[in-house]
Amino acid sequence: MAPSIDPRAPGKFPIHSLPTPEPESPLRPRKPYRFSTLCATVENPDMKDQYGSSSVPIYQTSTFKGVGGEYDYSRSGNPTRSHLEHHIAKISSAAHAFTVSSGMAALDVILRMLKPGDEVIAGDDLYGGTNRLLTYIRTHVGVTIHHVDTTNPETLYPYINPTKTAMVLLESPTNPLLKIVDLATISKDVKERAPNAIIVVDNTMMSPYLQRPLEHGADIVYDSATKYLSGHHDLMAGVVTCNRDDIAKKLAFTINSVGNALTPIDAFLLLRGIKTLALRMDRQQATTQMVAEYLYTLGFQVHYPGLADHPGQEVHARIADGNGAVLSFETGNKELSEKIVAGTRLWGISVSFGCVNSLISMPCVMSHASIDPATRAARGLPEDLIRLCVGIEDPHDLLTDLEHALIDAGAIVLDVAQNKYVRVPDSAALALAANKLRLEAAEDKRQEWFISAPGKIILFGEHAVVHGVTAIAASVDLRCYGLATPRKDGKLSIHLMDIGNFYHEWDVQTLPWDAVTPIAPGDEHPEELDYRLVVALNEKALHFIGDENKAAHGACLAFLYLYMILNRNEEYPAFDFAARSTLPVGAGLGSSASYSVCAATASLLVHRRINLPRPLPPSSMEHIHISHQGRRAIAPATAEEVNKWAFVAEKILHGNPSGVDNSVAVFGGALAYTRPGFGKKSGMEGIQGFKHFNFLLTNSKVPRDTKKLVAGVGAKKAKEPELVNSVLEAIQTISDEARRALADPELPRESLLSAVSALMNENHQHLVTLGVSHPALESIRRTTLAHKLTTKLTGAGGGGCAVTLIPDESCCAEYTRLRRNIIDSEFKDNELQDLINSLIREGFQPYLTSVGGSGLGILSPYPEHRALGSRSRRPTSETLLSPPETPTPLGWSPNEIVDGYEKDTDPFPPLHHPFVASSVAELPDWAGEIGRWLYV
Ligand SMILES: Nc1ncnc2c1ncn2[C@@H]1O[C@H](COP(=O)(O)OP(=O)(O)O)[C@@H](O)[C@H]1O
Ligand SMILES: C[C@@](O)(CCOP(=O)(O)O)CC(=O)O
Repeated sequence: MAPSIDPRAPGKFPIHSLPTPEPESPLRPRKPYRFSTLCATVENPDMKDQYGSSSVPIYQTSTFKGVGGEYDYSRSGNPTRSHLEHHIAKISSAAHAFTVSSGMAALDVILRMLKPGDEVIAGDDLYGGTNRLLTYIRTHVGVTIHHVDTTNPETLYPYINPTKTAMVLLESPTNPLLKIVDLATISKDVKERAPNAIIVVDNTMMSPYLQRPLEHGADIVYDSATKYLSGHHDLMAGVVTCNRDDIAKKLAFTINSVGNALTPIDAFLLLRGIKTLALRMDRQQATTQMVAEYLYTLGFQVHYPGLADHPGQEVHARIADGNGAVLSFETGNKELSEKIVAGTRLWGISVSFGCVNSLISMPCVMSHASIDPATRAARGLPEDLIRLCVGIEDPHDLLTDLEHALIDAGAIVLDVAQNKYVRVPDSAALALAANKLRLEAAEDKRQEWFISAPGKIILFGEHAVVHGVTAIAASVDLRCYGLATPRKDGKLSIHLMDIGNFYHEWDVQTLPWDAVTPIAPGDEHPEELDYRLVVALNEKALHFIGDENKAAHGACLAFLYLYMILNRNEEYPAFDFAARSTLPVGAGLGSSASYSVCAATASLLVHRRINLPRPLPPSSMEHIHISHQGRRAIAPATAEEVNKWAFVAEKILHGNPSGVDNSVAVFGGALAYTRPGFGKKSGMEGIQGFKHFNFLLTNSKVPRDTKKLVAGVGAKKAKEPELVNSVLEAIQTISDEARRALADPELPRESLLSAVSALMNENHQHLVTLGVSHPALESIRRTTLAHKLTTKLTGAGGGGCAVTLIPDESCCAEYTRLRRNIIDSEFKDNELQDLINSLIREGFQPYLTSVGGSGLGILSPYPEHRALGSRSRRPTSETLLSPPETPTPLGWSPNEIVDGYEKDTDPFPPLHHPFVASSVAELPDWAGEIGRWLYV
């Protein structure tokens, strides 16, 4: 299927051509040279070799002597490179060609044409490295990137802005799903709507042999020449071609300025590789067709434009001259795919493609691993996908090797009756496929989401953790609950039941959307908050909240910020977000983090950026490890995504949070947490022993402001660095010591308790030195000391809560009884009861809590997990020492929201009314009974 380029065809005359000799006589006409002739014939009439060498020499020199010559410095120009660029322009229908150090360098040179404020439209099935570079220019250059499904030209229309759209980045077929993009139609459509936009095409998958996008309206084409153009995986190179002189001038300027032009020796190697491009591709492509048909016949889901049922076949045939040598296929099961990949011998496990040797890879764990799992899922990239890049080996050897790997992995077996290999039906794979369909159906139906996340206590390391010291913290059994209920009236509303029953609604369209730089699924939020959006929200959406209501202001700002920045494809889902908590707000138990986690999860769910996998049916259980009877159903990647965004909300509420609170609220349990960015090992590590401690938490009821306290310690550190640094070092030693003691199975319980108690005392003293204690906290310490118990402040201090260690030997059983029952006369002689009574008498509010329980929970959205008829549960018992009741909303009827709910499509009545109407005491039990909760 060798394409022919007629260099003399009207309107197509490339500047760099290899003219076909004039016919000797009209009777013996000459046909224009075909592609493989052009490839093999390196000839530049303007650069004749002085000795007539048949191969282009390597001018391995950095400088050239003399003044005024054609070459002076190899960064700006080198004869070997000139030969190469002339040759590439010739085979690409291009007037100009440039060669640089890699494919990514080629993209970088192109992206440097952008300036702040420009908008770029790019595909959503991109190579991980392209995605990474685009994210960089979004965050560092201020360019907006819209990721869209480019397989349908109409999807681009809403994103084309006549003045702002500066570039459209396309690739066809896409990698690794081999989706076809109509380069010709999109180029034409974009030019009509935004005449100045530059159409850029990544042509690596096809090479100029199979596709020349400049002929279809593209302005710039780039290739990773490391792939097919070189063909031997022995060099890295990038190629950029174009026809427009203005663009060529800019590209040449950048390449010369940054100095990333291809070296002479690599230019030589690439030139040599190109000579065999057509020959290699013909062989590779023919074998690929065989492999694709083989896998297709076995019943795998195969992605290759050469297959009759490929959806883009027609478009592809119009714009390309062949189907290429990359295909991908799905097995339905990631583990099975891993086995197949590991089982091949001839196919090398490697990233990249285009080499004469065949390669096999799993994009999700290799070439596309830099795109995070949630985005991969959102972009429909199957985790089990295997990519095959076919080389020039004997096709039979390749097929035999692949077949062996499929047999060894258990993917195919010999059907004796038919005497041929057939695919093994995999129940887990089938269940997963069915699950995918159900999830898509569930996504279409807008539903209510009920979320909860725990508060925390920090036992060691608060404040110090902000400055890179390890903190030891655990979840508590007091939680924040968030409920997102869809609305049909285009409004977004927030109801903060613990913040004076605050309620407000906004018309979604009137929010300051022009101030948003949307963040594509999977992209990172920039380190700094987007202050343009913060200011716009404060001025246009939150101006009515007075200074006296900081709590509502912070909570609304965090919620709206996430809602707007996470919005995608201009969907603007309308819903009500109601939040309420069994945690005391602002008392140092991480109410802000648990609220942030609920708000972030709600936005991620309604914007469909995270999914909940349906627990598998019992028949497929044996294939998949399920812990906690399926309660642990929220995938780690989903939890990490929530944690990232909850941290953004925490930044809004806290200024400079360490991240420990939101991490505990998402992951639950007990953990040692070290903030990244301080040049030492960071991250989280679970701590088992912590669970077995009993604590009494006492709220001093003195209000304080975490943001101010954290900033205060920061200011002290700047003023008295020696003092504060020595305190930070001492706290690090305390945390290390505590970690060692908690992990030591040999340490007798009594010694452990006294060690923890001594370390708590010490840590408290350091917090006093940092200036974050308060007379009320010292008074709680004195009261508990009278009972020989150790107490330290927990959280930000300045008021808030203190934590008291309760030795288990003496009062474990009683502790349990006390947690279950309201304090009554039965226990009044008991020491713990006495302590509680004294604290209450002094005006404090004690809580008995257990630590180390579940993190983020989401009520299962699947009907089989919902309990019917338990909506109007009456309170059965009063809960010990709950925060005060929240009054029913005034001047607002919850039915306004419920009326907008899509009653006919959901078999369950909305949770909204019982959620806002139940008392805070009955909330946890009610929530627990309405269905199955899925946890991290
Ligand atoms: N249940 C809730 N509803 C709404 N906002 C909340 C809730 N809990 C916490 N917040 C937000 O978090 C702030 C409290 O943060 P902070 O002072 O750090 O307290 P904590 O120590 O409990 O985390 C509140 O002012 C409010 O903005
Ligand atoms: C003081 C600090 O260490 C913990 C804050 O706890 P709280 O806001 O008091 O719950 C701050 C942080 O880690 O971000």
